[in-house]
Amino acid sequence: MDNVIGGKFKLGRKIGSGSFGELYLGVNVQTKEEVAVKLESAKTKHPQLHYESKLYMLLQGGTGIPHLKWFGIEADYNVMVIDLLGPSLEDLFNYCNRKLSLKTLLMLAIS
Ligand SMILES: Nc1ncnc2c1ncn2[C@@H]1O[C@H](COP(=O)(O)OP(=O)(O)OP(=O)(O)O)[C@@H](O)[C@H]1O
Repeated sequence: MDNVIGGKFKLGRKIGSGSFGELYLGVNVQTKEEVAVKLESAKTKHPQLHYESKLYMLLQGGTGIPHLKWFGIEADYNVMVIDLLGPSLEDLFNYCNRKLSLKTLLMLAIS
């Protein structure tokens, strides 16, 4: 695939994968802003990414909801570009050797 998606987002390294798509780091070549790029094969029998992007549109403005920046088809992929979020709770848990202090645990429970 062309490494610049939608004429604007340069594809970087892989950062995750879900049940139907792969997540990549991306960068807006004009503003240098980092983004998350989700790719789904356009040949999949049961496409889901377009529905996910529609949900993001409906939820725009909600707390913790990433902003939908672009959706389209590039080469053989359905592509969704959204805000890059920080590490997941699972990532942070691994970072702490899968042990949390009582204080951290209570802070998480409160939040
Ligand atoms: N906007 C984002 N910013 C940074 N990392 C992300 C972002 N979205 C997803 N990720 C990473 O990519 C992984 C896969 O995300 P994805 O949304 O495809 O699947 P999931 O929510 O983990 O599972 P499922 O596909 O079953 O819903 C996540 O666990 C997370 O680590």
